[in-house]
Amino acid sequence: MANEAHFLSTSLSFLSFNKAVLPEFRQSKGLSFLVNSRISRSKQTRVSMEMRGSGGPMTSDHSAVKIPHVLTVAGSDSGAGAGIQADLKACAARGVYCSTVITAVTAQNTVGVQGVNIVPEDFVAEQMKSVLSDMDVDVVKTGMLPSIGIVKILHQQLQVYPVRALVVDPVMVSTSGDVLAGPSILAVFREELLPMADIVTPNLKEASALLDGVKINTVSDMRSAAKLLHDMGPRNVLVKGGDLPDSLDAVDIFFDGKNLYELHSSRIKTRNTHGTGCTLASCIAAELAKGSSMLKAVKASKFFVETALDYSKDISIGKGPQGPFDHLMNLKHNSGRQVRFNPSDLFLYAVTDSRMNRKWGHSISDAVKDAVQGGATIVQLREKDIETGDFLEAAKSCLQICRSHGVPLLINDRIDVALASDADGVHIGQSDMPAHVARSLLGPEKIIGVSCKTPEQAEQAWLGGADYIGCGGVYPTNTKENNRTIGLDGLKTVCLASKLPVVAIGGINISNARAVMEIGVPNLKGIAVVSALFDRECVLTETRKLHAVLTEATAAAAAAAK
Ligand SMILES: Cc1ncc(COP(=O)(O)OP(=O)(O)O)c(N)n1
Ligand SMILES: Cc1ncsc1CCOP(=O)(O)O
Ligand SMILES: [Mg+2]
Repeated sequence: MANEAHFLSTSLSFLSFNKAVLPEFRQSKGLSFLVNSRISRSKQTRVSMEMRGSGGPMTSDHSAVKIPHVLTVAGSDSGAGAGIQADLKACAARGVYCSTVITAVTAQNTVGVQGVNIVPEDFVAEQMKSVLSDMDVDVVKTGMLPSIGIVKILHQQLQVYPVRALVVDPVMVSTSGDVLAGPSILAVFREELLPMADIVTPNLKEASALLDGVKINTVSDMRSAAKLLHDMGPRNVLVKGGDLPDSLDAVDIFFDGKNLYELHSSRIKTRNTHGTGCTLASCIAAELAKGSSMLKAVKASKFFVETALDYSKDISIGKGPQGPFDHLMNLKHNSGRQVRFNPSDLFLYAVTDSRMNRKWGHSISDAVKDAVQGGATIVQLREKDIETGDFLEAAKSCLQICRSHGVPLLINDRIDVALASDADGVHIGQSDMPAHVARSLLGPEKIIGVSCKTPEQAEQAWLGGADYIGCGGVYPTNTKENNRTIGLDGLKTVCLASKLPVVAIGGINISNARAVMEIGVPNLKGIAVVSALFDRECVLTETRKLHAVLTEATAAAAAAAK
């Protein structure tokens, strides 16, 4: 407590901060930084004056292309796994420009944090003003905000230079357990920072600290915490469950003030998790800067982190317990392809059918709206008997519905309709054009699914650049004529033969969905259904029921795997 009061009263004093928060830190490092910071500051002032004197302000070029821009206000990590360095890499990986305001310089590696120097508050303000007054910043993301004064500066600057969104990662403790912002910061976080935020992304410890030490040990506790944090003013809350005990998946809770979403991704077994929180928040900021909805930004970011961890799980940097990961894995592993597709979106895959919609008097867009509201995680428009113009109109209106729920929309067979509507991708069959031709037409970012009944077809799909396989018919179906049934064995054979994620299709409904999910292969990610959702009077109710069955089946499978 004495240390805490000391920290408060001397937030500008490097030496006192180091004593209070990081007792093991050597004072001489603080002194050398103080001197350097003054030198660089006077140089900086001279440079700006020279620029002003040599030709006046640059005029803007109206033909110039605007690049989405994130400003990160955070601390530097000398090990470059977290902080400003992670933010720069995350934004680069997501194709977004990133400027930086450095709030503190940490001496840090894979063992832990050896020292912290807070940048003087007036110089934090100066950096912020330099960037915000000149560059067209779309989104501000905050990380380490180590003093009350720095939070207040951020507040003031955002009044003067408003941006489209503020993403707050309420950094308090590093992955190694070192304190990066003391408890004295909590009041200003609650009173000034959270009410400004469009999203706040605490981990379990941070959520607990913001909520006066409330215990968060289960997913149900996370749900309550998300609601309580939302009451403090942020528009959206993402409580990250990475540290949740006894959890096979990485479960996060997203709350937008209306709906609670439980977002699952695979828990990657690796020591290289240092910087995941900074990366996730920067990635959300980058996606928002590109124009995504909040839910879509969160889902894309979670998937990006999961993929980066998976690619980096075996790399070895440093000798400590927690290593950095490779943000730019795309450059090496994916020939520059942006990772857009999240295999967990295949969980409940709704495939429309115009004949069924007509039978029940549903419009395509009403049917799709009910399906996504009921929990469908991806939608395919499979409209075999409508005019091209009507298909395009339907695709555009369904795209709006799906985007507002963060659910991808695919078009069956018709690459032209997918391109014209800017849908998220296509599903193609064995009698359509080959996957590699579709890929060259659609470019690297669109999702491509391919129907496969055999390991050979699955191999072709993989080589052609497909993102997933639709495998079936698993059971006999009336929806698709002359479709050979391959059974659960055929499904398992294709899954085992391929690296791609697989969705099962054909005659699947509430009574057999569990048996499908229980075949026990990790790349079977979900079921695709037509009649079980759309050949029904109430699409919303049927989707909810099927979603509940799938959730139960996956929980049971996870428990059995323990
Ligand atoms: C997810 C999914 N899997 C398989 C199919 C079938 O596609 P295809 O073989 O091209 O047959 P049609 O659907 O076009 O009749 C699918 N549509 N979706
Ligand atoms: C499109 C398709 N492809 C393989 S089976 C099938 C039809 C699935 O429809 P249902 O879910 O009604 O059996
Ligand atoms: Mg087809």
